Amino acid sequence: MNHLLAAQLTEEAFRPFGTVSDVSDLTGLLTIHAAYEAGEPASEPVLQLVKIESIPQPLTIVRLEIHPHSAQTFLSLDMAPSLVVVCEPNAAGEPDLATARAFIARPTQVVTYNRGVLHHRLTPLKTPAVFAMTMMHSSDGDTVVFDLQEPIAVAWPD
Ligand SMILES: NC(=O)N[C@@H](O)C(=O)O
Ligand code: NI
Repeated sequence: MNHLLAAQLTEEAFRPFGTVSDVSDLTGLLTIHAAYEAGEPASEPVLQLVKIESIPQPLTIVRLEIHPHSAQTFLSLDMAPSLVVVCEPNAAGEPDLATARAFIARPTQVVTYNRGVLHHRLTPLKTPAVFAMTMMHSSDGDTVVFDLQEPIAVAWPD
């Protein structure tokens, strides 16, 4: 079993994987240009509301996913923090677990995964929780899932 200790999410640390827009220090308007970065097959803007009733404890990561054609953004609607797990691909395009990183996103942090970034599905740390998700939908398969050869146990500081 691999182990990961989650760190507080920062714009800088997440930059290789996407963008973090913190509304706690927002003044006026912020346009998240990266939110709809998409390739040819992704042509339909989607805004989904998703309610997650509970997450399994202890938290173990057994699969990661990518959206090959579109960036993906999550916005907490009821002040739930969430776990963000990302990693780089190896030469074969599969998760390189040596590069896996775990972060805790504050509810005021809007997280946008760049197109094609390996990530764990939305994982609130307080449930039930409601999030908005937006991306460009493509009818020829938005999501490629990778089952991990070895699960990752994730912990976070109290
Ligand atoms: N709603 C949805 O598709 N979610 C996943 O892609 C995810 O990253 O949670
Ligand atoms: Ni996703």
